[in-house]
Amino acid sequence: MTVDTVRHDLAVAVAGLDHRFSARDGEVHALAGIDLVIEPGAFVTLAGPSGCGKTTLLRLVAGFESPTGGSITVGGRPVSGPGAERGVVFQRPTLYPWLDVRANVALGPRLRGASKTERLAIADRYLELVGLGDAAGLRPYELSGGMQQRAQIARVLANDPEIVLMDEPFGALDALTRERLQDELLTIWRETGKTILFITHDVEEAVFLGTRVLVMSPRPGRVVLDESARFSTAEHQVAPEELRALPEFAALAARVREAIRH
Ligand SMILES: Nc1ncnc2c1ncn2[C@@H]1O[C@H](COP(=O)(O)OP(=O)(O)OP(=O)(O)O)[C@@H](O)[C@H]1O
Repeated sequence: MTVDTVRHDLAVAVAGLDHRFSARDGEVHALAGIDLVIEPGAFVTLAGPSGCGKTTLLRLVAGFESPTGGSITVGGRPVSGPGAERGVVFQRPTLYPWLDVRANVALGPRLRGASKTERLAIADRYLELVGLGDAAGLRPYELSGGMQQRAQIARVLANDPEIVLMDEPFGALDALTRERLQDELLTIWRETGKTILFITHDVEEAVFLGTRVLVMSPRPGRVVLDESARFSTAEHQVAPEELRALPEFAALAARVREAIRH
C-alpha cells in the first residue's frame, strides 16, 4: 500500500519557553526555560512526573494556547493557533458517535473540500493502515478501546499532518493492546516519515518508541534528560520482545527512570 509522503522540512523549534497559568489561588508556573528543536521525521517521546507540564507543552505546540513567555515555531513560522500541519491524538478517542468509522475518518478531508470518492478513498487507505479495514461501517460505540484509538489515529492521519502530537494515546489500554498499537504506530511512522511528539507515563514505551527520549523535571517543567534512542529504527526482523530484552534497552530505561525520580 502507498501512503502520502510528507515534506521533511518542518522542524519544531521551542525557545526559552515559559508558561504560567493564573489559577484561583494564585499562579501556576508550569514550564520554565524550555529550549528544544524537534527535527523533521523524529519520534520524540516525552516522560516526566505527573503535573510536570507535558500536556501543557504539547498543547502549546498544538497552538491550543499561547505561551506566556518564549517562542514556538514550526518550519520557521511562529505558532499562533492550531494548524493543518499539526495533528493531535488525545488519550481518550474523540470520535463522533453519530458517524460510522469511515465517515469519522473522512471528516477532515471532507472539511478540506475533497470529493466524496476522494475522501472515502483516503478514509479506507488510513483505516487499512491502522488495521481497521473491516470496521469501516461500525459506529464508535461498537468498537473496543483499542479500535477506537486506532480510528482516532486514522482520523488524524487522514488530514496528512506532518507533525503528530500524541498525548498518552495508549495510556488507557490494556498491556497487550498497547504493545500491538506501539508496533503498529512504529510501522506507520516508518512508512510515512512523520514527525511525532509522544507523551507517555510508561518508561518502557518511551524507550521503545523514541528516536529521542526526553524527561521533564517536576513543575516548573524543564528538560532534564535528552537522549537519542535507536530501538524504533531497528530492522523489522528484530522482534519487539527481543529489542526490549537488550541490555542497552534496560540501561536507557534505568536512566530515564532515574531522571524521572529526581
Ligand atoms: N488550564 C489550567 N489552569 C491552571 N493550571 C493548569 C491548567 N492546565 C494545567 N495546569 C497546571 O499546570 C501543571 C502542568 O499540567 P500538565 O497537565 O501539563 O502536566 P502533565 O505533566 O501533563 O501531567 P500528567 O502527567 O498528570 O498528565 C499542573 O500543575 C496543572 O495543574
